Amino acid sequence: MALQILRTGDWVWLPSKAGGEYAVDIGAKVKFTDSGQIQVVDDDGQEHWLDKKVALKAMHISSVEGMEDMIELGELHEKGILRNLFTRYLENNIYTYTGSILVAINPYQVLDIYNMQQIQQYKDKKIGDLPPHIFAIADNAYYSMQRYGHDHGESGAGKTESTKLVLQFLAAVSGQHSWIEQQILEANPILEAFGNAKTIRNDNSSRFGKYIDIHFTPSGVIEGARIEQYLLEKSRIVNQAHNERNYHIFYCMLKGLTQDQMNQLHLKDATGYYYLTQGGEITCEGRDDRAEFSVIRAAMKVLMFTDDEVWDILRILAALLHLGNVKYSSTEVSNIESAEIQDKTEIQLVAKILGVDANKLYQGLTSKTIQTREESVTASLSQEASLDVRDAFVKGIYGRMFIWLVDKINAAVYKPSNPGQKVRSIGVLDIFGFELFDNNSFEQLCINFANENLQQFFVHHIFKLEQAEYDSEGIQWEHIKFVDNQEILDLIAIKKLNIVALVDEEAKFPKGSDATLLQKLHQHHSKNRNYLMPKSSRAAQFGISHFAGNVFYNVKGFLEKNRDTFSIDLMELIRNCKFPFLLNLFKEEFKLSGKNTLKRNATLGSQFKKSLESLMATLNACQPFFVRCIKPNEFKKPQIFDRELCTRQLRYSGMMETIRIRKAGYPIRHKFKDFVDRYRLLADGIGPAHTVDCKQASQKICGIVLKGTDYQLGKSKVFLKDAQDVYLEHQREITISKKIVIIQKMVKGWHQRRKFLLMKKNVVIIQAVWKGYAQRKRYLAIKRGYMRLQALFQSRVLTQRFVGYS
Ligand SMILES: Nc1ncnc2c1ncn2[C@@H]1O[C@H](COP(=O)(O)OP(=O)(O)OP(=O)(O)O)[C@@H](O)[C@H]1O
Repeated sequence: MALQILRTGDWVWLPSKAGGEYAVDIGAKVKFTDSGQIQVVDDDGQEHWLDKKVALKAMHISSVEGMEDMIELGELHEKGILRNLFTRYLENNIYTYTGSILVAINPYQVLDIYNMQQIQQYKDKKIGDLPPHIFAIADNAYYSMQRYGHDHGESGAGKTESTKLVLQFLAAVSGQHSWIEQQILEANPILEAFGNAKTIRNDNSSRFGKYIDIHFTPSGVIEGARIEQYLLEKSRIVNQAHNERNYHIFYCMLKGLTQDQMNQLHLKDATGYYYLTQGGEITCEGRDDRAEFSVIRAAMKVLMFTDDEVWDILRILAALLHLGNVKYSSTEVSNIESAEIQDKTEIQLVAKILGVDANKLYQGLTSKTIQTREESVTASLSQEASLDVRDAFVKGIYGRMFIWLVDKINAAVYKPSNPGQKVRSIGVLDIFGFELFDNNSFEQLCINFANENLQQFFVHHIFKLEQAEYDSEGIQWEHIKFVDNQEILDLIAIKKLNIVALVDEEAKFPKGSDATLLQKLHQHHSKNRNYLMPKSSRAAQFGISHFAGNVFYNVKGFLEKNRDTFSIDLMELIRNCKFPFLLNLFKEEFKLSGKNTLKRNATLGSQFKKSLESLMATLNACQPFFVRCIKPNEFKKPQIFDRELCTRQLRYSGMMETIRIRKAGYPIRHKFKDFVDRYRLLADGIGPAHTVDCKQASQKICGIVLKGTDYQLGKSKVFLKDAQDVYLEHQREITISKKIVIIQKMVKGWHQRRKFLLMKKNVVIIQAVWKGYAQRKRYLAIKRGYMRLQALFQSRVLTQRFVGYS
């Protein structure tokens, strides 16, 4: 964009003063230009005085007005996108398209845009017919089926809410109000109770990923669904950060059970449990745990949970809470640091509730059997190690129960189709976004690995869309290059000795340790440009240069987390328990294991990798639609737009990828008519667009102005590179300036001539009057002279005559 002379009312881009990684230019309006300085007011309402000589970039008209689809922005860059989202957000337009992506900004207020009337309005409409909306995406998916939506974003951005809205829309438009629809909708309260928790960033944060596949009959009626879950955050069950809570279900249960049930399970108020109070919060503002418990119970009924099953779940939850209250003390046995539990009340309770032997439970929680080839040795554990064993036990049970719950829900809602029958389905993926914390561990590696996969899928998809546009326009695109993140995926999980494989290998090795793992990682990958060595050689870290930024992972606990198992002694305890429900949770493991020895199960890393592969295969067979959820502020408040927070999310979202891919090809496209209207003045003899053949005219303009450069003409559009667009705009401005000079010249000439002619006319009048006046004056003088002469003459004549007579 060429620099302009600024006038009051113009819009410009003001370079950010904040500095830093996420600082982006802000929009501003020129207020005064009268003095040597100009005053501008930026989008945040801040006034700035600037020297008139400061070169400010003028804002494109599309950025001033805002666009529903940001791909149409004249300036497709970060600041343009950010401003567009900002101005729309202030008007409560929380949805905006960027090509095929729907950007949704969490409004943090209830907007009246999801009612039945809106559903009806969006039903059967094309995208773009109505303002951007999550219902437009859901409708599009419904009418073209075999598509899926993908909610993506960071915690609290609104992924889960978006997922629920899509489900709500689909249930409404398939229009049957059937039992199965209700069952699918009721799966949510259960999953949320066991898999959501209050975090600092979100009062109802999903701590697991999910993919819901909804199946339809050929006539479009919902006939079933299948839910897949990914990577529940298990550490939360035993540990909560400040101001956070454990999973909702614990608090709901303690509020909602009858006194009699509480007595049977020996339960008390939530304040009495270590596992529920570490965050210092047992209530969550705006949530009624007692009422929620009724909702959960009702949902369980709808999903065919028997009363016995519900009771068994409660038993397990109670046992876990009691386990958390087991108090260890440190002691020494044969000069070895050991742990003992003095008050055995909790042990007795847990043993009773879980139907296990109390002594064996005690043993299992304080000692460990190590099996060597020849014999098995029991060693006592230190207090710290005992706590780890207990917590691993609790996490193991809860994690398996969560999987059981999802299986149970699927048993109710999943109706396998007849072989050979094509399944029509819409899948909705609600999955964790890219994570970068102060301390990143194995979970973050898995999550970021998932995001790398999704990013690649996204990039390929966008690229495919671009190719489709080029193909339909008959444009040559072979030479367009783009780089995806394959190298990073290779490093994490594909190439030989990749990170996941090394973590697995070390986890399976009985003497494996986090330290040797780190050594091996450094040894094999230090030369890989996507592998980052820690800044300090003593740090137990390694880094990965992810598509969204560099992340350093702390290897401490990697192996334990990857093994995802607990001690053989406690596993044996469960194998011998008299609680069928608990036994059933572990049936897969026991099925795999031999008579008495436990066969090693797949590690968490390899399980996750496998489920991710299957997810990617499913996604690749679908026509995707992306919903990018953005969190506007950390305060969970409406109408606050934190520019840096949003910029960071935009960068991580892959949305910039759309722009990057566009830029790799021909980012600027003009319809022939628009092109002619805008640039016809660059070539002589081209009339207005409606009077000429626009394709030919476009060709002529390009031939003259862009001769020898890389542009292409498609079937309906001109395809240009950025530089050509800048050049065309520049030429247009120069030509306009020249024409303006000509017009100015003509106008000035005409004006001066008119002035001259008028003056001339007036001068003639003045001259005529003056001349008349002068002549008249002269005439009168002459006349008077002659009169005097006459008189004189006559007097002479008369005198002579008188003298002659006399
Ligand atoms: N469209 C919306 N309208 C009104 N409020 C919303 C909307 N979307 C999200 N919210 C609010 O934001 C909160 C957080 O949203 P949500 O739980 O969907 O985030 P999330 O991205 O799934 O986060 P997490 O990854 O932590 O699960 C919701 O509890 C709700 O209060």
